[in-house]
Amino acid sequence: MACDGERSYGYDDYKEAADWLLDHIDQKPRIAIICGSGLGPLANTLEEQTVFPYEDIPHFPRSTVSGHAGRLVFGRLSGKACVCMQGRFHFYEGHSSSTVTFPIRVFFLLGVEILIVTNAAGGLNDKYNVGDIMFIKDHISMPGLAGQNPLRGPNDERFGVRFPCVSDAYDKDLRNLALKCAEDLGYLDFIREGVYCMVGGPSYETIAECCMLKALGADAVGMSTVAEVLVARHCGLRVFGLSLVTNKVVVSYESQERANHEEVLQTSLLRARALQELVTHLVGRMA
Ligand SMILES: O=P(O)(O)O[C@H]1O[C@H](CO)[C@@H](O)[C@H]1O
Ligand SMILES: Nc1nc2[nH]cnc2c(=O)[nH]1
Repeated sequence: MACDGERSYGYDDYKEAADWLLDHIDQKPRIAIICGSGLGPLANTLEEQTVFPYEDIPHFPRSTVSGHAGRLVFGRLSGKACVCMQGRFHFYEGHSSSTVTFPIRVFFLLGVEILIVTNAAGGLNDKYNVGDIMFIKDHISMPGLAGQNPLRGPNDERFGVRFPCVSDAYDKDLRNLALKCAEDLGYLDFIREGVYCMVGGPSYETIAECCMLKALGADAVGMSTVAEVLVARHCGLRVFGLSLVTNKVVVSYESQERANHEEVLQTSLLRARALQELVTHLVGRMA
């Protein structure tokens, strides 16, 4: 697919996609879930599924990354109407920030109120282990700090205000609820709470960059999520985010370890079940 780095969308594009979906589904979802790298199996647990390949939905972008199937799955999780993105979009694929976040505004127009974002990430925090699940309490956006904010450009008040506050981007009540679910499931040994740092990718970090991100206060690093969260908060969605620590970043010049996407997908498989249980319980306990 050609690089669409300059592509932007107007209100009518989001509306057209949302109206097309509303014509094809029985029930409006209140909760949207984005499945990170290798975390797509989460969507398979939905009951009474209706599935749309991205290419069938008007204006919807295409997935190009392995571990991102490229399907929108509607169905029920713990009895609640949900929509799952089995595959997300990244800047490093050549997409504009409008394309990366296109589905979020479509979800908003569908009536979604809560967004659950998941991702695969490299562990920066020394105390983290591969397989840990980090509840995201905050983020650092390296592209955002350099001007690549998805809300850059004319503001459409139908979605939100010009200057949104994001000091509460990750909903504390949802995080506390998720913590209770993790406790009930006996998962507390591998649950963490920390700061996710977004980088542009697609190359993984150099050793010097990892040391810098650690010093800045980041606990995990990845190449997604932040743009989706900013656009979701802009239009008033509540957000719960989690990172699966699929690998530990390399911080020593003596290390023989090398970050690679195969390891990321492998670790996702190992924790797929726990992650599914956690999200299913969380959705079930949402008011
Ligand atoms: O953030 P998700 O989509 O889970 O994927 C993460 O894993 C990939 C790198 O292995 C990158 O896409 C990174 O962002
Ligand atoms: N940038 C980045 N993204 C990841 N996704 C999964 N692991 C990593 C990592 O180590 N670095």
